[in-house]
Amino acid sequence: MSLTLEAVLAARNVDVSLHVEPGETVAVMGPNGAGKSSVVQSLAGLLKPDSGRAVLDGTTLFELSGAGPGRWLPPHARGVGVLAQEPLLFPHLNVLDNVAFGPRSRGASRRESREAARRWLGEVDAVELARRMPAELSGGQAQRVALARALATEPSLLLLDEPMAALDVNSTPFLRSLLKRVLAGRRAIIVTHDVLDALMLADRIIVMEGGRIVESGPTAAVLAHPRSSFAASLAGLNVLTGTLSGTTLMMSDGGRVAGQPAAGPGGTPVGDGFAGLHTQGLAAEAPRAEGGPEGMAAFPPSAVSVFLAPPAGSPRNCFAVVVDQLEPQGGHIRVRAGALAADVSPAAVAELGLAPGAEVFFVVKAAEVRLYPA
Ligand SMILES: Nc1ncnc2c1ncn2[C@@H]1O[C@H](COP(=O)(O)OP(=O)(O)OP(=O)(O)O)[C@@H](O)[C@H]1O
Repeated sequence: MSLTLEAVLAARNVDVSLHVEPGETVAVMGPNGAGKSSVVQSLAGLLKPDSGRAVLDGTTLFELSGAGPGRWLPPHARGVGVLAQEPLLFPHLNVLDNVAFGPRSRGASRRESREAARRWLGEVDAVELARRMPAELSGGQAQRVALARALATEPSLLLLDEPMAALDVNSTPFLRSLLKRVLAGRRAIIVTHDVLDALMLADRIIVMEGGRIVESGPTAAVLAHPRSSFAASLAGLNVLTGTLSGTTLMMSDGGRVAGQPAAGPGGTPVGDGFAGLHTQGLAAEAPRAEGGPEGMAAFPPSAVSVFLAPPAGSPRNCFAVVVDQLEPQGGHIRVRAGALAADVSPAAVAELGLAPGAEVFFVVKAAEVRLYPA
């Protein structure tokens, strides 16, 4: 019981082979034109590879050799649900009937399919939208309904192709935490440009470059030790995990990190000071503390100052660390210490006498730290 895909699309220079277990969520990342959408569309039945084979839990989705017609299951017969950038709801059906469409076309009665639709709308916190028409929904609401519609077919595989790319920044955190809940224990492939999505939603990351898979592994591990240039470009964001309590993340080692809640379900986003961060990023995973909702604190290395002694009476976050290594990065030096990284000027490195083994303090203001529900 697993998903296997081998596909060659010559005109797009795509040649991939991948495997996804039941219950596993995989994030696919890579630069523009790397072939991420081609992979998803081949699995969805929207794009026919030149050759290859895909098998989902024993069902052959396609088997193409280049010679002869091969086998090709149409999209609706694949047991695959798709959530794209745009919600693509049927404009003439209300929300309930949009979601009921899948079960209905699979043979459920009108009553059964509407009951199922109500249940799935509940899963995405959208029951109150049931009677609205798609034109009466915000972008975020429409995307939640589209997610319910995809789930209502009870797919063996859920494909999400940049599901948050078309949303305004205020709707993104809500959908992200909803996806976190919905994707838990579900087999899914999510294409994303945002490393936070990979960290929060996926068990594993696949990095594509030039139509090939160049790297794959647990997200935090790939980001901590990137081998591809793309993963290296993501590496840098400091991410700590723990449990959330208001504006504080409690880590399992007793440490506390004060920050700004990015948003939660029903919460108020605190603007977009974080935009662009996802193009940096070092992943650092701390064990989780008990109690409270799970969460993450994220901040860029550029927000971290390095001190030889803890700043007295400062309300800022302070981490006692031992420097592992120094790496030149552009015009600054990245100081790595355990799971954390700080970017400082070459002059500061000299002034502080930074070298591997130095015991120093990494300090970051609460205003620079974004807290996310995990
Ligand atoms: N409709 C098309 N016809 C022909 N070639 C295409 C088509 N769409 C994409 N390509 C090419 O196929 C390759 C893979 O594109 P694909 O859209 O799968 O990449 P991607 O990783 O999803 O990119 P992005 O992040 O920009 O969406 C690229 O070289 C692209 O130019």
